[in-house]
Amino acid sequence: MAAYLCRLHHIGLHVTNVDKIAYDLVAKFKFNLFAARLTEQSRQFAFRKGSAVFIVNERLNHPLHSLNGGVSSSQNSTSPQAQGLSEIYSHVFKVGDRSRNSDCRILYDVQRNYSVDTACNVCFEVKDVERSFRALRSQGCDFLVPPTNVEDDRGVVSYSVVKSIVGNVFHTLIDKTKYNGPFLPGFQEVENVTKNGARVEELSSCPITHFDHITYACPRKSTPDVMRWYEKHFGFQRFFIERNEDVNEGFVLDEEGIGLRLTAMEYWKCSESGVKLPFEDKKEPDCKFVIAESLPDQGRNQVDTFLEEHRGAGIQHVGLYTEDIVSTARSLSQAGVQFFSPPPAYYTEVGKQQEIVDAGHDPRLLSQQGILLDTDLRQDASDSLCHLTTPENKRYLLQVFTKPIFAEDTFFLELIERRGASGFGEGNIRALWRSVQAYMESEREKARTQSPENMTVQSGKS
Ligand SMILES: O=C(O)C(=O)Cc1ccc(O)cc1
Repeated sequence: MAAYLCRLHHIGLHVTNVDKIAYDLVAKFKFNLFAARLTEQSRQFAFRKGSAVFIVNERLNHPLHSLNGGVSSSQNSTSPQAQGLSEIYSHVFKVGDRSRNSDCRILYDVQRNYSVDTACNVCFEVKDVERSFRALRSQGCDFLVPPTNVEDDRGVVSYSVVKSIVGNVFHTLIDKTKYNGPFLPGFQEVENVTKNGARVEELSSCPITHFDHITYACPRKSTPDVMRWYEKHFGFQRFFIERNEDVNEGFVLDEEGIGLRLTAMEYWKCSESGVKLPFEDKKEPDCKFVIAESLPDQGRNQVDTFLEEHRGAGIQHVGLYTEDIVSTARSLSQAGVQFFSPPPAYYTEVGKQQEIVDAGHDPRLLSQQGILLDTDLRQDASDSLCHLTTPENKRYLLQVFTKPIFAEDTFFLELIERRGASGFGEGNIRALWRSVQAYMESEREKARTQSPENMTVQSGKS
């Protein structure tokens, strides 16, 4: 292994219009905008919920802005969404005098123009950036940013950015051990207070605590190379989604229109060097990585759609862990988040209904939010009670998936609540797959009927 990863620090998004995604993260997903960095050429906003942090990067000279009449989105903040956001954070838009920020680089990330909005940076804390850089480079890794220091009066942070083997995914490796400021040098804190003086945090009650997993959509047959890359460079280890999963094949769902191969991996947080993490008793929540590939025989599917619309492999979705999925999904959907729902029959199937009731849930409440429930059939050897089938010692997994959050059919978020289950529910994946397939088909049908060709035909008929 070349780099010892201590923990996931943040996930970076690159977008052409930060207002829209900022509005969605704050007003709909209940994240707090807590830090911002504005320069004449870029805006970087940081959003937090529990320990889950997104940094959204926007470059103001992106070619798409010129397509919109040469007006950058930040100058054109009159959209209802931008107005809504500035209502909440009236003071953010005054943060720092942009012209004072002479360093116009995007910090802690790469400076790239993507043709579509994308989630493409997974930033890890490491203990020694220079050492990780040298070790990874000697193993042949490509670096987009060499070790770089950024400092302010609270200390210094070093980072570098390495290209991964997956599409446009980069990893910022960051060392904050010599920094005692609230976030990162160069960012200014944003006070979470509304115009009426209420704390923004108090406005939300959904207990999202951390990133549970990150799923990559990858081309067919690329999984072994991706696995090897993460094992060799970051010491990731295989995580078996299912007890009987084949080491080489991964977890395969190949049936009636579902063609999916999933392989999961996890990393060891500074474990080699015996570093103690600040979570002495409580194990720090870890974030798994899932590689999703589509299989050839079951027709076009959501992984293929991602690869096409994203123009290559990348982060397909991020799972947000919540301690109460029912209240979180309710609160988010009331705020306007759109979730995929399985067919209503899912909740009335005899076996499923009983499974939900056994898990202590009300099928009606789950169906209102489209929440899927699966019983984990994996049991540890240490699970002495595993032969008993009482509801108390079964493990459950609850999940609900949002519709894509960018304009393209690409990146989405997921809410996940684990009741002892550590894998990914096979039944949930099936149900999700079907609901996404149905959505994609209806979108395609909509696009087909709205195409100018069809309009002519329709108007000709009437
Ligand atoms: O269940 C999850 O969250 C997964 O990550 C598995 C998965 C991966 C890709 C899909 O298109 C659908 C499901």
